[in-house]
Amino acid sequence: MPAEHSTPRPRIAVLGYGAMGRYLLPRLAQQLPEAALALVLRGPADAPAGVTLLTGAKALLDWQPGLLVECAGHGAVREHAAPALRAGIDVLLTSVGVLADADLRAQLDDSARAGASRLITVSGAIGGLDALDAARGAGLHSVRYVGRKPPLAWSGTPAAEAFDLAVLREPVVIFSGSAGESARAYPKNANVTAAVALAGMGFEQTQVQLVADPGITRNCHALEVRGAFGEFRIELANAPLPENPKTSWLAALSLEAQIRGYFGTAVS
Ligand SMILES: NC(=O)C1=CN([C@@H]2O[C@H](COP(=O)(O)OP(=O)(O)OC[C@H]3O[C@@H](n4cnc5c(N)ncnc54)[C@H](OP(=O)(O)O)[C@@H]3O)[C@@H](O)[C@H]2O)C=CC1
Ligand SMILES: O=C([O-])CC(=O)C(=O)O
Repeated sequence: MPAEHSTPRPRIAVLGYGAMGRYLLPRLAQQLPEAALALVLRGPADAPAGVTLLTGAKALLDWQPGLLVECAGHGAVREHAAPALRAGIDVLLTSVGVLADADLRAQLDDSARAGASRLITVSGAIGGLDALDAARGAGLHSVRYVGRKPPLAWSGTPAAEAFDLAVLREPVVIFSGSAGESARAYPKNANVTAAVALAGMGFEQTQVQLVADPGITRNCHALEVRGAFGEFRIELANAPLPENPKTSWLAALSLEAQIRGYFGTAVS
């Protein structure tokens, strides 16, 4: 009689329990009921029922997840991604902007090679990256991204030092420059610029403009691409997550969709 093979239970650790983590965890529990779920936090806290609480890097590595889902920010990526990859854990990155640091990118590539693991980035709050990636095969002439958010979504950023965001009456351009500069200067608001850079012309040649706009309530993203293939323009007007106006709901949905794809599960 042939030996019985049972599929091992997927083990997923979610790093960060802010706006995205709080949205994501119950959805994962619902959509992947067979998975063991853990939450990586910086300090002791109450974990949701059925979720293992892991505090710090050692606890994460000891728990041995197959997949680490990061939704915690650039600092958390710097702390956890390389050791996880080196330990053979695939890492799904939301804070893509941290990859504007070329040294870190190289370190993560090396770690993934050493651990035979994968670093996966989400499209997050933007779309059209598949078309951008395809178009670059024939050569790109220009990639321009414009991100507009309501003024208070830029609180705690360099824009808040330059402008009194609470009293803005007209849209103001708070940043013009490269994707690399924007991803470094706006780590909680411009991760999409890094995703665009990685799919297209890279961090230095991708042009970025960021706008604080008192006339909108959504996080708006526009991408204009020109190349030998022709040209396209895509625009999104994303509802923010209630717990964090900087973050689009679509970014959390993108993470969820990517996890479904990773495990080959259907939407439920
Ligand atoms: N690719 C994309 O399109 C987008 C990417 N993002 C990225 O996703 C990140 C998360 O977004 P969001 O959930 O809205 O942010 P929040 O600020 O709401 O939540 C982040 C959470 O992560 C926690 N955290 C920070 N560092 C660590 C760490 N080292 N270990 C464990 N937990 C940590 C924070 O804790 P504490 O509050 O104690 O600091 C906070 O609870 C953003 O910072 C941004 O980098 C966001 C939007 C779109
Ligand atoms: O969620 C968004 O609209 C975009 C965002 O914050 C980011 O790219 O970091």
